[in-house]
Amino acid sequence: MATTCLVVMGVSGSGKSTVARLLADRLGWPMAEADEFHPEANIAKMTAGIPLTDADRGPWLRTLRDWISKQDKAGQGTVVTCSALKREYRDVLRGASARVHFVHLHGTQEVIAERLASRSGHFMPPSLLASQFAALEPLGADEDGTTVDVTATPDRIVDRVVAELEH
Ligand SMILES: Nc1ncnc2c1ncn2[C@@H]1O[C@H](COP(=O)(O)OP(=O)(O)OP(=O)(O)O)[C@@H](O)[C@H]1O
Ligand SMILES: O=C(O)[C@H](O)[C@@H](O)[C@H](O)[C@H](O)CO
Repeated sequence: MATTCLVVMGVSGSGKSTVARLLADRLGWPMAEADEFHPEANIAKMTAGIPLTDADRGPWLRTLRDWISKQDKAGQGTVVTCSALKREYRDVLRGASARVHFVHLHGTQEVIAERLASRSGHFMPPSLLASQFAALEPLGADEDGTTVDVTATPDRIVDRVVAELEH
């Protein structure tokens, strides 16, 4: 039987790393940060304040998909952080052998901009936030996923996702 991969998605600063860490600890599953799968060129681009294109994101998403499948083949459920902004990007991840369930951390640009402004030591410049929102396509009703509001505490968000999984 296929394992489950929870992909914690959303724009930069929506809380993906924070929530995914807690979820992975709660479930006892390994976690992967999609940022660690980006080629150097993508990180350099974002650091320079240039948004990634579909072509930049294609190979990155496929590498991540293959990691999810490899874990699944070993019988291992996973938690992954990935912006997964567009449906076509999520389609790539859905190509993994696991059941891929998305958790969209949804918040207004205002709330997330405030969080980015007070975060330090991260390569992603707050100036890219508008381009992240421009690219974002929220989950469709037909997509396997849960949308949660980022104004809840990380613990509450995790409670909600775990409850959803047990359904
Ligand atoms: N639910 C929350 N409530 C309040 N603050 C939060 C919440 N989740 C995350 N934060 C804070 O918001 C900031 C952004 O969170 P985090 O780095 O986890 O986001 P991210 O989506 O992983 O970002 P990126 O995609 O840029 O790596 C951090 O300073 C984090 O501590
Ligand atoms: O698709 C993208 O544009 C990227 O994945 C970005 O979203 C960042 O890598 C991530 O959010 C870290 O700040």
